[in-house]
Amino acid sequence: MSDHDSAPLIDLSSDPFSIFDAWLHAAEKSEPNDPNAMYLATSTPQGRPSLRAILLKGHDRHGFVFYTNLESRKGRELAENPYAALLFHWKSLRRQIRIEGHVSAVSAAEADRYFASRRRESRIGAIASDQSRPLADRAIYEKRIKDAEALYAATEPPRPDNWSGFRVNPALMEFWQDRDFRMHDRAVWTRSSPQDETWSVTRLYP
Ligand SMILES: Cc1cc2nc3c(=O)[nH]c(=O)nc-3n(C[C@H](O)[C@H](O)[C@H](O)COP(=O)(O)O)c2cc1C
Ligand SMILES: Cc1ncc(COP(=O)(O)O)c(C=O)c1O
Repeated sequence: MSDHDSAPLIDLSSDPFSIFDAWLHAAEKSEPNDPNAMYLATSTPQGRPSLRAILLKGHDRHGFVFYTNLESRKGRELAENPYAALLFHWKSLRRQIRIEGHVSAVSAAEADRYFASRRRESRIGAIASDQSRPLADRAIYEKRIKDAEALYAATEPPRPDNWSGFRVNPALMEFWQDRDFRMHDRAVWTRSSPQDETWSVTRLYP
């Protein structure tokens, strides 16, 4: 029996947000790079999925927050269909968490606060980037970066109107812990409405 196999099974009497906190905390202690990295799935109006990595920048009982360009592919897809799936996978911990739910915009004040906390260079980069749109030549982006640096040489670079955050309010949270021979431990929490404080929980076959 390996270490992760001797770990206790996921406790179905737990609150899913508490398990999330405990697993993220464990990842923060052991993952060398971006323990807050997750994958975000959105879909096109035709129902075709699209997927990319992003960083979790806040979470509480209201949901899971990330920041991006609103006119990026993901931003445009979320404007059309405000539902998303998130996936955390911590390879060395052999754990996975799936989250699904409705997506809403964070407030302007929340986005301003987060934007102001970023490194100046990252703020300039965001101002200069038409994220996900064609770039004919890298030199064009570099020129836009220089121009933004000059424009904001004496002031704080402001958050662009098209750069903000989204909050995924979970209707589903599934926890997966590897066990030997693919005999994994899975448990899923669901609720019918995002305001509902009561979750249904069930174990799933691996
Ligand atoms: C580990 C990692 C974290 C990332 N975090 C973000 C993020 O928080 N926000 C963001 O806009 N892009 C982030 N990116 C870049 C996205 O994966 C993606 O390339 C970009 O957002 C454009 O995606 P889209 O064209 O689907 O909108 C990250 C990439 C990696 C590999
Ligand atoms: C384009 C882009 N925007 C935003 C982020 C979020 O991270 P941070 O706000 O720490 O730069 C990332 C992280 O990789 C990113 O690549």
